[in-house]
Amino acid sequence: MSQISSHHAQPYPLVDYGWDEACEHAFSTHRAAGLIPARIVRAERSSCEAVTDTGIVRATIPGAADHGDPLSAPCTGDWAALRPASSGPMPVLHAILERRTALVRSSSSRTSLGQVLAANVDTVVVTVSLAAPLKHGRTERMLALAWESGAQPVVVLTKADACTDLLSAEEQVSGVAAGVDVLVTSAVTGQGLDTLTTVLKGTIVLLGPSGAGKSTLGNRLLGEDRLATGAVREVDGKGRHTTSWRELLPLPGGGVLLDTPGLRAIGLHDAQSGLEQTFAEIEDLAQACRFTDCAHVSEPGCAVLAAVEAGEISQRRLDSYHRLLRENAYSASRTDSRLRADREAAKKNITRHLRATYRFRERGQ
Ligand SMILES: Nc1nc2c(ncn2[C@@H]2O[C@H](COP(=O)(O)OP(=O)(O)OP(=O)(O)O)[C@@H](O)[C@H]2O)c(=O)[nH]1
Ligand SMILES: [Zn+2]
Repeated sequence: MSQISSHHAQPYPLVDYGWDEACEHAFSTHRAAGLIPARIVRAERSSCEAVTDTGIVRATIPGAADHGDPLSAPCTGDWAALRPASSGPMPVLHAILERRTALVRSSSSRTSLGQVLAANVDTVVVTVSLAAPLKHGRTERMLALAWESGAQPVVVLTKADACTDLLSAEEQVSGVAAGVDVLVTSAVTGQGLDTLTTVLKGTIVLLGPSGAGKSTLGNRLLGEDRLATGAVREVDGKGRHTTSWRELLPLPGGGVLLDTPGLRAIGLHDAQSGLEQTFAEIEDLAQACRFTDCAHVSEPGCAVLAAVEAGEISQRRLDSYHRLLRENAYSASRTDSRLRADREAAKKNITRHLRATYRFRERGQ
């Protein structure tokens, strides 16, 4: 999913980017101190791009080198308090408001610290193509990520026009997505798009494998072709145009589409509770296992294995559960233990409704 053009209309009222009463309330002390509200569009190490009521600005991130923990670094979607540029050339990032939700991925780096890819996402759209064989394990992984973030997942089945057995596909996917709306859509016929628009709330992200139809769907939601789809990229041959990437795109009917490059290859990171929610029926059954630490592999008196035996849970589902737990444990074990300990409190806040406000040390204060 990438973007080809960025013809944004001036000015940029922050409400189009999701500013609401709750933000205003959280910002009141900053407002009184003369700070400017902004939403971070993208963040690098020592500066970030942010949208304010008067336009997009670049702001410096003071003390950026001091951040031991990448989870506390500013990221796309964060609400920020900027100190206006008085003496220096650029405004300064003073604080990040408490995050409501955060999509965290395990980074591919050596130390494998988690990285926040998107903050304050309200709805995670898990896209599943109906034009390809269904891969439930992938859907389950994305659902675990979504639940873990604190956002509400929605499954969107794309390319309904290319599917011969819609009912069966819908039933199968609903079977692995308990507690989640499953919508059938087609960008070709327009099926399901109105319903989708009414379901989407606040800041949304589109997750899904390459080719699932995320860009095409995003363009339909935006009402214009701003995201480069597979077809365009083939012609252009050079991949995405990173220079014109806009991570935050207001939707005409309200809401904001958050689209960052990193969401593409997102892996599980400390998503234990997200996995528990995704596989809620297995977690429920586990209560009845003879051993409290039952791994549901070969233990006697295992209620989960009994349910598989009885055909109540598919072997595929249990295998997927085990695989994703392993993936999650692997990512967690690669996280440096000292940093893990250091951030216990902060992590709880970030992934579970988030009480942390990060302040940045400004030079000369
Ligand atoms: N038949 C049909 N094809 C679709 C539909 N939506 C998207 N496509 C096609 O599927 C292909 C992939 O769509 P994209 O929107 O580029 O997929 P993507 O998920 O953004 O892919 P990445 O950018 O690689 O992550 C394109 O050739 C689209 O034209 C649909 O509703 N029906
Ligand atoms: Zn068991």
